[in-house]
Amino acid sequence: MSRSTEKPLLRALSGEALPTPPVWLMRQAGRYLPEYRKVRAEARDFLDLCYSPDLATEVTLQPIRRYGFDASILFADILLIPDALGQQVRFVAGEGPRLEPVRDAAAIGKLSAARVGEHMQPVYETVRRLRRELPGQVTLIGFAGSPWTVATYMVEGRGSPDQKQARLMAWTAPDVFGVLIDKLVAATVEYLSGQVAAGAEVLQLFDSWAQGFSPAMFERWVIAPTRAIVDEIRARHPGVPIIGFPRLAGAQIPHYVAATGVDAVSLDTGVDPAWARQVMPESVCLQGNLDPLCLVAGGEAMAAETRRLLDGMAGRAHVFNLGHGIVPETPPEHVSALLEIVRGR
Ligand SMILES: Cc1c2[nH]c(c1CCC(=O)O)Cc1[nH]c(c(CCC(=O)O)c1C)Cc1[nH]c(c(CCC(=O)O)c1C)Cc1[nH]c(c(C)c1CCC(=O)O)C2
Repeated sequence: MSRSTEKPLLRALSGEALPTPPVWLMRQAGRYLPEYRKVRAEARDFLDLCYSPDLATEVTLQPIRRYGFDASILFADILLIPDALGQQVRFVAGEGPRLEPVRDAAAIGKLSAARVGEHMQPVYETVRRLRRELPGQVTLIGFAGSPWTVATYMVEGRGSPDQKQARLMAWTAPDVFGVLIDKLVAATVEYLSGQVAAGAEVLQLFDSWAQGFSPAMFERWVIAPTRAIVDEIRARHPGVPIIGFPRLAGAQIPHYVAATGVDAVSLDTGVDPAWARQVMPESVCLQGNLDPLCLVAGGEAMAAETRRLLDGMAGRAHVFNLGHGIVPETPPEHVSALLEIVRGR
């Protein structure tokens, strides 16, 4: 296929600067959409929604129908992996995820990556259906959480502002914590590989809590596991682009990119595009990074900030996105307005 007929997202990820950047938004399927809330109310709980090919396909397609994004991200969650490993995972309405915490060698020893492929069959079925149903120019993105971020939820038992239990375990029992990380690397490779085999064209690794590490700890718990996943996926599926999202990693982002070998990096809102351009090679596509709350605000504030971001990224490979996921209070019409600004110049 000649380059110009390739899908816009794939062109940008291969390092091409497009006059209009491809655009999708993290959490583009979700509670801000009335049609999502309707399907969500039909499902017994959030995990059921993720494991139902009918419902998960439907909610993945909703934002594509409504807005015509350039990419579609599989509807699932980073916490399906702990579930597949045998940890108890629940989503409590209005409170978020609750897991039976794993805090010692015995609990971690019971987790097994052996059943991941079998466990994820319904998710792979969703991926196959999406590839059949998505419009031709829309790229399908598969994803997983990075081992560190998933481990923080597994050790804490829930989301936490400082990931204290996981950080403490990494200091006090690094060998035990290392066993958990190794199991997560194996499970994540298997899971992502299954998504690609089913039709995912691009992969994104979410490392939502990649902040606050000393260089040595960053190397061991963020870089090394991420590189192991990237290397193995490249060996199994050459040519599938990988986007890394080391959220809040700040000055460590360029090293993350160079050392893990990701094709693109998703930037959180605090990263200055001018700095990112200076410190990362042109060949690395930059994704991001509008403030999700600016999208809630809308109007002139959003228009001005969006133009500033587009100007800041002009002339280099860029995928327009937010700096983190869409929040539930986002007015759906602000997303249409955003797309008009991004595409209308
Ligand atoms: C940390 C994390 C999780 N999940 C995810 C991350 C990494 C990105 C980030 O930092 O936000 C990733 C994720 N979660 C979801 C997707 C689907 C695809 C998409 O982006 O549209 C993706 C890519 C659906 C979801 N995952 C969740 C929802 C809302 C649940 C509901 O509908 O009741 C959705 C649409 C639930 C979830 N899942 C998670 C939490 C902490 C919560 C509760 C908080 C919240 O509700 O926003 C774990």
